[in-house]
Amino acid sequence: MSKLLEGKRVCVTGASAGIGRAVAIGCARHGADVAVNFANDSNGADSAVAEIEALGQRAIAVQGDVAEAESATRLISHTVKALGGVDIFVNNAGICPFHAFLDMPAETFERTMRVNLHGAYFMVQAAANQMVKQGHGGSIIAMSSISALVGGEYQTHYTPTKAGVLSLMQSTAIALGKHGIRCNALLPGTILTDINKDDLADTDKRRYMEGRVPLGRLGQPQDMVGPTVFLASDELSGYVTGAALLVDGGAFVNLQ
Ligand SMILES: NC(=O)C1=CN([C@@H]2O[C@H](COP(=O)(O)OP(=O)(O)OC[C@H]3O[C@@H](n4cnc5c(N)ncnc54)[C@H](O)[C@@H]3O)[C@@H](O)[C@H]2O)C=CC1
Ligand SMILES: C[C@H](O)[C@@H]1OC(=O)[C@H](O)[C@@H]1O
Repeated sequence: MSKLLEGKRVCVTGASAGIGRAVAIGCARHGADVAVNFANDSNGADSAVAEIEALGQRAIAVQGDVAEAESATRLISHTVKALGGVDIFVNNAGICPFHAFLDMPAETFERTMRVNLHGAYFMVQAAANQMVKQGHGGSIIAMSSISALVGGEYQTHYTPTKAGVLSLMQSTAIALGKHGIRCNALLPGTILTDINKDDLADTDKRRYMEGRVPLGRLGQPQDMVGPTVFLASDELSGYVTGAALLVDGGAFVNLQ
C-alpha cells in the first residue's frame, strides 16, 4: 500500500481511545507524525504513542480538555514544538451521555455543548491559525455524525452539536479556502466504541441498530480510517472542501 501522508504532521483530539485512536494510528501507517490529544486517559494516549513510534513515526501525547479554549493553543504549540508544524487536524473528541429530553440536567446539556461544539470551534481555530502561518494550506477534518442529519430520543443535547460541527466545516471551508485549507466533515453512523457501550448493552437496541444497516453490521473504529486518510490526502481529495461524507454502512438512506 502506498503511503499517502508521508511527511505530514497530524494532530487528533480525543485520540486515547475509539475512533480518534484508530485514526491517529491509521495516519501514522500512512507515514504521518502524530500528536495525540487526550483528556484523562494517559495510559490510552501513551499506548497510542507507542504504537505510532513502533511504526517508525514521531508521536507525542498532549493532555487537555477541549472544552477549555486554552487547551487548543496549548495543543497546537506543543505539536509545533515537537513535530515542527500541523498539516492535518482531526477534530474528533466528543461525548454523548445518553439522557431523556424532559429532565435533561442543565449541566449535561452544557458540558456536551462545551466539549463537542465550543471545543471544536477553539480547536479548529487554533489549528487554522497555525496552518495560515505555515503558508502551505492544510486539511481540517471534523467528526460530525449521521446525527447531524437525523434525531435521537436520548440525544437532544448531542445532535445539535453534531449539526453545529458540520456547519462549522461548511463555514470554515469558505473562510479558509483562500489559504488553501480544506475543511470537511465525516458523518459516522453507529461505530462500536466506549461512547455507546452502555446504550448498546441493551440487546434489543443493539439488534435494532444492526438491523438498520444495509451492510449488515455496526461500524468499527477502523472503518473511519480510510475516509479520514482520503480527506487528509491532497493527492486523493485536493479539490474536496466543505463536503460531508457519511460513513454509516448505508443506515441513513435505509427508510424501508
Ligand atoms: N461511536 C459512534 O457511533 C459515533 C461517534 N461519533 C463521534 O466520533 C467522535 C469519537 O467518538 P468515539 O470514538 O465513538 O468515542 P470514545 O468515547 O471511544 O472516544 C472519545 C474520545 O474523546 C476523548 N474526550 C472526551 N471528552 C474530551 C475532552 N473534553 N477533551 C479531550 N478529549 C476528550 C475521550 O477521552 C476519548 O479518547 C466523537 O466526536 C463522537 O461524537 C460520531 C458518530 C458516531
Ligand atoms: C453514540 C451513538 O452511538 C452514536 O453517536 C452518533 O453520533 C451516532 O448517531 C450514534 O447514535
